[in-house]
Amino acid sequence: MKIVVGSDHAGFPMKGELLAFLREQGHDVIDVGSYDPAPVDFPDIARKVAAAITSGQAERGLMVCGTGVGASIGANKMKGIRAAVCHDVHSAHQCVEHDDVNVMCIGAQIVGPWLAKDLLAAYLDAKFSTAEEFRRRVAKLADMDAGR
Ligand SMILES: O=C(CO)[C@H](O)[C@H](O)[C@H](O)COP(=O)(O)O
Repeated sequence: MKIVVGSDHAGFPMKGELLAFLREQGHDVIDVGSYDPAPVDFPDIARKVAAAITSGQAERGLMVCGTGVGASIGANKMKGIRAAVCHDVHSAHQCVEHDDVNVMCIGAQIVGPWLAKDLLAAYLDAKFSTAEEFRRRVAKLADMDAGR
């Protein structure tokens, strides 16, 4: 799968581990930074992650910041993005199956690298359900997105 990955300074070390994990799994990865531990503002990275998805360069996105919270707020400000912080494996797959999430956000100060890899595997393995209620709800989200 084509995956875009971004982090701020707080997520930078974990991003490196997750990039290696994704490549080991055979995914095609776009790294939009940050590229060093210097402080960087998560909204700037969220814009790049979102642009890769909305342009069709990537199918799914991953963002890592300190808590995952800023990353998810930033990504959700961008049209076409449904971002969620996931720190448990159930949410990591259900967010795709029910809500068609296209950017998962992880907090490097909240979870360790092993759980982060399990979250990522669950997220990437999941597919959006064909059930009518989930399609209807995501269509309503798209209407809300189009109307702002
Ligand atoms: O978690 C974050 C935003 O939700 C960020 O990654 C930062 O860790 C947080 O904002 C703290 O900022 P700082 O510049 O690292 O002190």
